[in-house]
Amino acid sequence: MKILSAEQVREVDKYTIENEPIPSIDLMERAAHAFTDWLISHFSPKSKVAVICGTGNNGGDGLAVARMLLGKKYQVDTFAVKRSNEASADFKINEKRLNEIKPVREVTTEKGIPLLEEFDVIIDGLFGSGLSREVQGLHADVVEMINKSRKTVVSIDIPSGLFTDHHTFPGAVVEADYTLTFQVPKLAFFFPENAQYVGEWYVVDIGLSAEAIDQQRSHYYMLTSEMISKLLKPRKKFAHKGDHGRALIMSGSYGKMGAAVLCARAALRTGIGLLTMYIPTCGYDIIQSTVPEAMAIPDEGDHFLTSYTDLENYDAVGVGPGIGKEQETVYSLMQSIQTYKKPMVIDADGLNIISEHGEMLEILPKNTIITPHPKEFERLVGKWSDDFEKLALQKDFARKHDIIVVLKGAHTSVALPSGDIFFNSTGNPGMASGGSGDVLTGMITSLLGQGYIPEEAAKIGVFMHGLAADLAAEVIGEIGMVATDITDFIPEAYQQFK
Ligand SMILES: NC(=O)C1=CN([C@@H]2O[C@H](COP(=O)(O)OP(=O)(O)OC[C@H]3O[C@@H](n4cnc5c(N)ncnc54)[C@H](OP(=O)(O)O)[C@@H]3O)[C@@H](O)[C@H]2O)[C@H](O)CC1
Ligand SMILES: [K+]
Repeated sequence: MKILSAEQVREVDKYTIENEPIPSIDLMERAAHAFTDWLISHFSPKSKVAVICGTGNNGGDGLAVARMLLGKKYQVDTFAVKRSNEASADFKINEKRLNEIKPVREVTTEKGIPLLEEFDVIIDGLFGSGLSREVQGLHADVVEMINKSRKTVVSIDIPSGLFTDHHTFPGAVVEADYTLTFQVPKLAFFFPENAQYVGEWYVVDIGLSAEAIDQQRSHYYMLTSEMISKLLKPRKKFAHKGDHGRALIMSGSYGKMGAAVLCARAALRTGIGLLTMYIPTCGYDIIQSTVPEAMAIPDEGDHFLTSYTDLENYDAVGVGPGIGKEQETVYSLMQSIQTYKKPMVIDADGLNIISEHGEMLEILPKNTIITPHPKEFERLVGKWSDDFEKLALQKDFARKHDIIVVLKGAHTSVALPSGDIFFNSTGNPGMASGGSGDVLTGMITSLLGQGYIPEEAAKIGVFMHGLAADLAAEVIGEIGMVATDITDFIPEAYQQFK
């Protein structure tokens, strides 16, 4: 699913109005209906609802929503924050329509700001995609009242005060519990720095022209199950283990063999035909007894990797989880990068080593997939001041080194050398514990070994990893979830695509 900027949404909006064709007031009605439908399925008609409107089209949506909720017998009070008589044409039409049913209360001074304590739900229609500057004065006071109210806040399209296409400095921004955004996701929603404003967010379809969306050029996408299902290859009836690839994973050190075990199990659960684990001697018995499906080649080093093995016969090589940063391990990594000519998967200490030995970046096989978490990424590229800058760094790094950068986080993002970025839509906070990254490395290596091209392996791996965790959370919740649970639910994640 494409992610579009505010400007692009305006163009798609215009195209839809002209070509469907549909009068803009009817398009607003459609948006308001989609929003109201969600609302009535989540809040009972006993809820007391305050709708807070600006005087642009976001406010117009708010007025239409208020009218629709009144029609469904909700108790609704509507407030329009006005600093002048200027308002959009569709706002004015909806104001007239609503006034005929229940008058809109005007807020023109600070004193006129309503007490929100008496309401259960607050609908935020102050500003949407037309926000052009920081929110100040009366509007800022209203935002502060909304945030102080501690009531359930649902934002229309975008939390008021949040810029979707560049960094928003802390200030007057609505902190929504839910944001229902129209037609396409907005870039700012994917960043940790905006989580407190956006809350849980959903995309609602308001029937904007699919053709117009197709025509918009965007580097940003959200991974959806539709996209993943198109990538997955079914298994052939007469397939044998040799058809599903051979992968080798270099992983583990003394005290960190768990990383290797998790990685191995995840690779197997993701469907690799034959898996070999290259591990230090101390990990030999551990791997052989905990992952009997995998073969094991012990390195000469007892506690950590010191060398490498013949990599040529493997369809995919993953390296990094739990390997540590000993000098001999640096050599081991360097040698494998130099000898293996196909794309690799590099994670964790593999990346920490690379950040201390920049020369390795220059020799990474093209389309190698690296999977840093933010701290590892910082070691590679330096600090950033906000999440938009982080995204730019990720994009540049992928382009410059011709690699795929999978930056882990609440919406893990996959940056391709082409400049395209795919944000994940699966996953939950239960994954924020030791070992989930090792699982991802195993999964992506497995997919690469099965013949998926690196871009596909990264996208499928990231999506399935989050989906497995979501399925695990449904059964055991988020708090007690551990990395092994994610691995155990990988088969169920695949079942969703049967
Ligand atoms: N295609 C769709 O998705 C549809 C979206 N709809 C809804 O429309 C809004 C966008 O409406 P728009 O009128 O363009 O913009 P806003 O409602 O956000 O507000 C614009 C007005 O607010 C003024 N403004 C902007 N920033 C500030 C500020 N910081 N303080 C005070 N006033 C501000 C702005 O003034 P300018 O000086 O910048 O011109 C405008 O007067 C979208 O989000 C959806 O909710 C449609 O209803 C359906 C189709
Ligand atoms: K809003």
